[in-house]
Amino acid sequence: MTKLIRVSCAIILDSGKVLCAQRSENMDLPLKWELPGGKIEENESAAECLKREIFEELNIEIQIIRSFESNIHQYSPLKKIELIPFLCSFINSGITLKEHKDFCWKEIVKLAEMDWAEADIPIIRDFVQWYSLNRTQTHSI
Ligand SMILES: Nc1nc2c([nH]c(=O)n2[C@H]2C[C@H](O)[C@@H](COP(=O)(O)OP(=O)(O)OP(=O)(O)O)O2)c(=O)[nH]1
Repeated sequence: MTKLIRVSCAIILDSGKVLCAQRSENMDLPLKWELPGGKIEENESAAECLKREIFEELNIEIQIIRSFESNIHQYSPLKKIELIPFLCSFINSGITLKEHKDFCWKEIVKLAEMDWAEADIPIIRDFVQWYSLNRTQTHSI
């Protein structure tokens, strides 16, 4: 049976824009855009994993605001992931890319234009919808 790989990912919101990261050529899903994060290790919570991965990949510290519904996506017969999103803020500091090819800050209304990894598509769609209903609560982020 295919093992479910659990992956935490961050919707890092700053001034109405979301941090998008591009996978490098030598990664799985080359050049696709993703929400930064990574695989949850044993004895680690999804939130702990996210803080660790974001520091390892981008050299920044994040604050988790809330989680959203996860998405299960089967990429191939042997690869099935559960992507668990968290809305986050960060203390403005320099991002240093350790693994990704590129990053950008994308306005929420333009997020759907990116060439996302397939598992991210429903997560982005749900977040954009949630944001349009809750933007007054998030204006301070
Ligand atoms: N971090 C992250 N991974 C994602 C997203 N969407 C998506 O399909 N994935 C996939 C890509 C990877 O197969 C897996 C996360 O693995 P990872 O980022 O920790 O490590 P990796 O690229 O070295 O993975 P792998 O080559 O060992 O499969 O989840 C996303 O938004 N963020």
